[in-house]
Amino acid sequence: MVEIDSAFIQAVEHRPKPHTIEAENIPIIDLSPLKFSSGDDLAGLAAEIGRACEKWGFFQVINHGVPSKSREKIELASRKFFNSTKDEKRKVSRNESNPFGYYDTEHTKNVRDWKEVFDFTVQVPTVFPASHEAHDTDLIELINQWPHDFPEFSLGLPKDRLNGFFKNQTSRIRLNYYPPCPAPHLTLGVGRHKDTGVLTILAQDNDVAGLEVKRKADGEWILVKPSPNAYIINVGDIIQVWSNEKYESVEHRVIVNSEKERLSIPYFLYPAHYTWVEPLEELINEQNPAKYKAYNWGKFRATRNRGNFKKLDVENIQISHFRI
Ligand SMILES: O=C(O)CCC(=O)C(=O)O
Ligand SMILES: [Fe+2]
Repeated sequence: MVEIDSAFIQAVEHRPKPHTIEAENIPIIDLSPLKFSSGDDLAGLAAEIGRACEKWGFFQVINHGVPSKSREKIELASRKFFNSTKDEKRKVSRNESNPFGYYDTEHTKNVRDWKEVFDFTVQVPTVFPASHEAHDTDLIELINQWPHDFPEFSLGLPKDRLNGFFKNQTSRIRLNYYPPCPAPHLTLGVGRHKDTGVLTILAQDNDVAGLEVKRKADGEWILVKPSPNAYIINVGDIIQVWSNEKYESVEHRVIVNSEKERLSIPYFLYPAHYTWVEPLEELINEQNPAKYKAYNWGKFRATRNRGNFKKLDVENIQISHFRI
């Protein structure tokens, strides 16, 4: 019997099943029409995406135009970083005031995840609330921490080159690393959760499966088979609120295994911190009244960051807390 730290052990009802369901895969959507047509011609593609969002809240895109070389480069750099020494990685550790950099003790729903991550922001600097307290209006600038001697972690472009494209967004990219685990039946790489942002674009490991999506129809956990070079897109909580629940964010989790390490790279699309997230005006009326009160994105995330950073006695903040 292997011994692992009890902080990692999931409650019995949340542990992975001995057999995962692999029969049906989430929809794969071909984006090549984007290259050849515009406007009305794209109605078919938009409808296909709409159906996938309603039925699954998860889909994969192919023929997306992202060069496979770019993906290979970030994967190689990611593997090299996670395989460097703990000392090296801890030099760029996250701390209580800066959520960016390396850390290996994330908790999802207050159970420790079997993984290591490296987070970096997309816009430099990202302006963010200094604390989770509602009355505290102080803002701080969050900056990236880059490991030394890792030229792969920079683009070699002027640092403000991309700023104009993303006005004040707080989007971030995470490198997830799931080491082999001696007790994969007791633990999860990431506990069941929904992504809090607008949407997530995920490059999952081409070889090692692990992501499971909760099928809306019957609540079964479905393993998403890797489709090399595809990106998985999933609806986040903000789309659920903006769309007043036409599109729902979907619960997912990551199982680990005893033999192989696994990598994944999500891009979390987040708005500016001062955004008040609420159902879009055009989508609500007397028959379909707003299902959510407005909440402040920056304060929501700052509260969540705190809960992910250390095990707390209270439940993590969720959009359900703003449900009318
Ligand atoms: O590793 C994966 O495939 C998914 C990770 C995930 O859900 C997350 O980081 O939010
Ligand atoms: Fe996620």
